[in-house]
Amino acid sequence: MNESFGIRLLSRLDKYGPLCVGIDPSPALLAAWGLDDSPAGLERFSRTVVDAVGDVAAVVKPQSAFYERWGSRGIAVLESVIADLREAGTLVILDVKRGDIGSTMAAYAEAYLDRGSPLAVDAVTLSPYLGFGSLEGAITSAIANDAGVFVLARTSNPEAVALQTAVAGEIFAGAAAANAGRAPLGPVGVVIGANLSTLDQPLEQLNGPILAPGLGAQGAAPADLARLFAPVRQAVVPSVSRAVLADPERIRELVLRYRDDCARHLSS
Ligand SMILES: O=C(O)c1cc(=O)[nH]c(=O)n1[C@@H]1O[C@H](COP(=O)(O)O)[C@@H](O)[C@H]1O
Repeated sequence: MNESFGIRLLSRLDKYGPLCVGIDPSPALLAAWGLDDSPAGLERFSRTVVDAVGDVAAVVKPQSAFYERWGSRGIAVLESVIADLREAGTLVILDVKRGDIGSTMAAYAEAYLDRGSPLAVDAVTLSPYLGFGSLEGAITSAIANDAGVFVLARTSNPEAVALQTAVAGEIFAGAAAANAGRAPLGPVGVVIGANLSTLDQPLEQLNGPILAPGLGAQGAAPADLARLFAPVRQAVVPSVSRAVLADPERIRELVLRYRDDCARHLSS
């Protein structure tokens, strides 16, 4: 039997430290690197990040939108980036933020979670705004494939506050129910911005991982991790993109610095 996503994630975090590095090849970053805004530029950018962090980051998170901009040629680059990351041995979270009615959700699950798919990854980000229950097929598929999902719960962007505080209780309860009894950690994670000023949801019952974007460009610092997530610190996956991607020569150095700072704040 293969190891569950929870086991694989905890073992990577233990071995490499708590950091997820985003690959976000935006037009602005391509230009800053002197690369063309083209599939070839995307590929060069992505390969550079994989080479710089593949052996020091527990998790890597390509942002699908920047590949989708280029249609089938961009998706082909994304496929090859996923293959490179798998070869490097990192866990891959694909940031696609999908969410739909059950029958359509099943097709998304097949695309991203089914082991045989060319876009198969260790976990995807999902949007729960068609109801937490609409994600059931993806959660079942994640379990069957020893993969995981990260459900948007309290995102890092300021526009989200009113809507998400109204429904966060349902999302946290749904994730906790799906993870109940699964040791050492269930497959249903939540996304919570590391830059939130407060978090009024109890995390102790979650029994799942927390993806925490917002470091650097969106204002969060590693110290915020301890402030928000102290009771479940071993399950936190802080995520950073732009703050480590500005200069291709400095990616590894900055990733190591963020990783070690996050580890320090999450261990004390
Ligand atoms: O799901 C995500 O990763 C995500 C959730 C969230 O609440 N906020 C957020 O910024 N993200 C993603 O995380 C990345 C953040 O990038 P930086 O702000 O450059 O570190 C982007 O790819 C966002 O789409």
